[in-house]
Amino acid sequence: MSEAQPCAEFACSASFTSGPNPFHGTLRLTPHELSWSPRGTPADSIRVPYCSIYGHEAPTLARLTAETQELEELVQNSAQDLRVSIHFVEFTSPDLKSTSGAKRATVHFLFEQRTDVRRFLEMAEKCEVFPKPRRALLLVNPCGGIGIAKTISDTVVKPMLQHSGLIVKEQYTEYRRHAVDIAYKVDLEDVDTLLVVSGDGVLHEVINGLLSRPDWDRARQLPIGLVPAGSGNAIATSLGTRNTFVATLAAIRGRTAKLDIFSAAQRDRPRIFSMLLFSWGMMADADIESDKYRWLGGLRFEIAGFIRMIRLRRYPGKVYVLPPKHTQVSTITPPDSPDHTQSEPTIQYASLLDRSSDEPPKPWRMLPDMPFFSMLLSINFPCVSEDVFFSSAIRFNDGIMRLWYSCETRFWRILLPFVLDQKNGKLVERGLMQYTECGGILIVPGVEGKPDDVTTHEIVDANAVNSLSAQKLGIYQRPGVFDIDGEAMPTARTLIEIHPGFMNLIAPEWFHHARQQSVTEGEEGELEEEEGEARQKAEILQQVARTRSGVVSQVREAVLLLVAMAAVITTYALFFSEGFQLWSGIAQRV
Ligand SMILES: Nc1ncnc2c1ncn2[C@@H]1O[C@H](COP(=O)(O)OP(=O)(O)OP(=O)(O)O)[C@@H](O)[C@H]1O
Repeated sequence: MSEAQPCAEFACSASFTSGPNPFHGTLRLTPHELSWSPRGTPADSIRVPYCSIYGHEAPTLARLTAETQELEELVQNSAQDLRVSIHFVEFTSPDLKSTSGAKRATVHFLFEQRTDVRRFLEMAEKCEVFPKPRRALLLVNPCGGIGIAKTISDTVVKPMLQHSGLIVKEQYTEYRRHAVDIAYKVDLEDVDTLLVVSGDGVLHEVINGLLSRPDWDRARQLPIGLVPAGSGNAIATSLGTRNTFVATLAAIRGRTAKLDIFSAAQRDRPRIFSMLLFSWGMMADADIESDKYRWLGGLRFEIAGFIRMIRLRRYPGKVYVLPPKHTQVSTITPPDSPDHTQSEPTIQYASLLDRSSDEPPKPWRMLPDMPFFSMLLSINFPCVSEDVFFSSAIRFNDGIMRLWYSCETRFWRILLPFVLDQKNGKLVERGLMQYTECGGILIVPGVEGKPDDVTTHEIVDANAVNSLSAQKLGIYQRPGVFDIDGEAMPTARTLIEIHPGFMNLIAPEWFHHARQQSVTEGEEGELEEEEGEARQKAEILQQVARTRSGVVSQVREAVLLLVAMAAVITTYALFFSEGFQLWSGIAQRV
């Protein structure tokens, strides 16, 4: 039985099929869930946490409050007016991040009185049981991952959105970077959620489209969500929405979390906005090179990663970092400020991109002098892909950039941690990589003062790098590329700055970090309260899932018992009755 005190109780029957149900019982609305138990039984047999509900069907309040005698008689206690159907996602595993531990379900309640239905709907509205109606733009990339986004959209996302009452417009991406154009042009008056059915790449494009608009300050507030249908799916895996039912549920419930955004700027090139990762070296090359194995789905990263590991390169350059929290939060322009008309989000240290300002001033500092890097990675989510869980310490909304780097080039030293620890979040604990937290990164690729000096801060010329003298120095083979959210970026002097909590990412209502760091001190209390509520919802869902998995295992045990009994009876029949005579006759003859 749920421990929470009921807000309201109703007499009604319940069933998982829409046909008649003879069992009468009591439906209770408690602060976090609705529960139903058969009459005279203290234990709840149906429990549906509100955060798992994505839609319902019920008579309209207008119909229920009909006052004319005629209509009163017409609809009086007709089954249609007494029925409320609730659509929800049923968690069958207490591991809420499990990809297979959730499915769709519908429960039908048949009330005894029309007045009860009306009271129930009014209470449900007060307790925010059902998601609020919104208008969503659904952006589907038919070419993401192994090409199943359209199927996912048609069979899971759209039916669930339709049940939820969300008004949906659907659009397919038709070419590379089409999502940038769509997000750039989307009418913000028309849409209040932008939901992407794709991999992380299309979400990256959406963010770039929204932030390059003249009204970016408004556009950045549009809630953006992701139903995973790509090959990496790092964000969905990190949020625990790898299951498409769960991802769609989260989008329908519409809870958002602040998302840190990163500006990656190079001289004379348009700025790129990123939400997931920036990398250089082995991991960047593997990610970009894996594009040709796209048909392999998530396996493409492992194949390309292995090839790159056994053919390790060295990447020379200098890296400077700004201590965390040094970027001014005021990069978010208040709507009434005169700067509000600026064409894109400001960055503070743009002057560092200038060729003359080679050494950035304090408080910037250079990473320990390394002759070269073998890998460098800054990531904003705990997972790099579905199969690589990097570190549970990573938060996507704490205003901190986390940077891991290494100059290790021994193949086995890199391979071992990736084989042993890529799924357990301990990859960084093996001492393979050094770590620092920062608020900005300046990367100057190339070798200073060497015969083939490529520190011109322009794109590193592959031919120059491959020159004989550079090879004699044993410094590197090729310059590689920068990888920004899975997209290639030329290796040139690059400045990356953080915009803390800049956008609103849809996250499940029960999603919480183990330890929350606030964006600003003022927001601390509010965030703590939010996280506490999310934690409570997660506990309820896990509790209910445990009960369900308990019921499933009881059924399984009962079936096993029946099979065992059948086996015993058959054996008995064979050996101790006619069967026994038959067997012994055969035995005698032999
Ligand atoms: N109709 C299309 N034809 C060709 N490419 C497209 C089309 N629509 C989108 N794209 C491109 O597909 C690329 C990959 O998209 P997406 O991120 O959805 O999948 P993914 O790369 O497999 O997944 P992940 O980013 O999670 O690894 C993006 O660069 C996008 O621009």
